Amino acid sequence: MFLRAGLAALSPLLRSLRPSPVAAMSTGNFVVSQPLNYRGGARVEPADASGTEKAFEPATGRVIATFTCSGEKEVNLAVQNAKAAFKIWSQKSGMERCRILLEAARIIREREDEIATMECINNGKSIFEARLDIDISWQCLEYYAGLAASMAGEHIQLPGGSFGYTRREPLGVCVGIGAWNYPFQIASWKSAPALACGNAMVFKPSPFTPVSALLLAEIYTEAGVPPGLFNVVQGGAATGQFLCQHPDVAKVSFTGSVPTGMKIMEMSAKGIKPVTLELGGKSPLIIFSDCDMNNAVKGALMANFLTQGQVCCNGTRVFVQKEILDKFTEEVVKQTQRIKIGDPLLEDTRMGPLINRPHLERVLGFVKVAKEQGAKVLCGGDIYVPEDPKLKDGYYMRPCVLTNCRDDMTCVKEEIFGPVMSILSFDTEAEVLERANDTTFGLAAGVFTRDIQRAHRVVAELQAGTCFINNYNVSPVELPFGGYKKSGFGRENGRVTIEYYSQLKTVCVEMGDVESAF
Ligand SMILES: NC(=O)C1=CN([C@@H]2O[C@H](COP(=O)(O)OP(=O)(O)OC[C@H]3O[C@@H](n4cnc5c(N)ncnc54)[C@H](O)[C@@H]3O)[C@@H](O)[C@H]2O)C=CC1
Ligand SMILES: C[N+](C)(C)CCCC(=O)O
Repeated sequence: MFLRAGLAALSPLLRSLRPSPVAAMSTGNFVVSQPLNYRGGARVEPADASGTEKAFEPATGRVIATFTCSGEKEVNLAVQNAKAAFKIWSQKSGMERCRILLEAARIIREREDEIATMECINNGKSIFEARLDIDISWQCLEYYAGLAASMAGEHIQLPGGSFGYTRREPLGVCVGIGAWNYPFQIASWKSAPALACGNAMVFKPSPFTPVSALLLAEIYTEAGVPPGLFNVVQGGAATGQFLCQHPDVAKVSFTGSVPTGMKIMEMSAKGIKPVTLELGGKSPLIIFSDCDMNNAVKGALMANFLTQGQVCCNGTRVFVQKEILDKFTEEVVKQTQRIKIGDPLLEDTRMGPLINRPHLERVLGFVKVAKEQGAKVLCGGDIYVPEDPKLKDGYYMRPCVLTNCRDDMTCVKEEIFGPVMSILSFDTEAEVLERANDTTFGLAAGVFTRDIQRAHRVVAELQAGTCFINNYNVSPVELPFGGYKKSGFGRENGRVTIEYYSQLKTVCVEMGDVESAF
């Protein structure tokens, strides 16, 4: 007892003597040496392969990891481990799960700098933003820890003293498949509600960003989940397909593009598996002339330039009422030009590199087509080469504001997934609503106005799953997030997500005799 108390007192000191993992990580020197799969509570090399992939540091263009994509055998092993852990975890009470998830949230907070640094190195977003992402991640775990403890069914009285009740039960082994823009946050948004409901998970990150999900896996283990409850397999489409087609997988939650979402839905249909699809978008942001101009300009930047514009819910079609078009545009351009681009690990950087070279070229290609179709580039839209020589092979571009846009232009119709804002002008509320809704996507939308009746009237008409009034791209974990139309279905965050990771069992109890029809 004494010894334990003595060691506990010493542990902060021991920790301070250990070299900080963050100090060893800086732009240009980080490499991954440990295995990137996680199974049965430990990092492992996959049992078989379906090819190899390289992960890059977008800031420098350096390879930071070469890894094996998991084959069918490895996917089977991960699912088997998850099944074994599910048996233990699903028997625990909500309070027991709550305590472990709270402990995991605490460890994420404690290791926030290290996780954010790794996210920044592998994804390219600024350290300032990466820390916000990690904050949202531990908040998500805390939120679902709370809900785990209060999950319950209903009791229903029936005639003659008979009664029924419902039990909210987990689904089993859930699969999470993630995109590369919010690697740690996506893994948290999927695993926290899944685990809170009593499920196990096999998670596959995007092959572009394989690194940070491993930290989450280690943290869950340290917090006390049974080994195998949260596993990570690496790979691309082939590995993803093994997961979706696995007969012991009960549900798939996917974040990514519309074409992949369609394939996931087809595969899940064959197994009658429920799916959550968080897909792309081309969201409208409507700025009325009675807005608070300062906030509207800040909102437009938030709606377009977080994570180098690689955000599914970005408000990339900025509709501005004619009376304030010039003033608004001038201010947006001024503030966009002030965005500090460069080494994402520097404290004052606000925009890092895009995810990889082909994606950078794709985004620049959209700007080129926009010009050909008659749009005017007011700023940016070209390659940026930072002064620091170690960044010369990174994937940087200057954030771009386009004007003279029309609704039929490619830059206004298609998801660019880069720092490109298209400004459009409008006259009336009815007109802008029709134009805002004229898209196959429906992920998000925003409106800036001081008129509260108008604000609520407009959002009621907008065909989007997540609407913002007088702000954009904030994400409190208490609020459900997800799309309408081709942006997907199902929700992440908020109380409702419990329904997407659990099933309802009805129990009918007879207190009298059986009245047989025979
Ligand atoms: N609604 C949302 O919450 C979000 C949506 N996105 C959307 O994702 C897209 C960008 O992300 P990407 O990673 O490029 O998307 P993607 O669809 O290419 O890949 C997403 C994930 O699916 C996996 N995958 C690819 N083919 C598969 C298949 N046949 N079976 C199973 N898994 C497969 C990939 O390896 C990756 O892990 C954009 O369209 C963006 O709008 C991105 C982030 C958030
Ligand atoms: C956190 N937020 C709202 C900026 C983006 C979340 C959706 C995504 O993963 O793109």
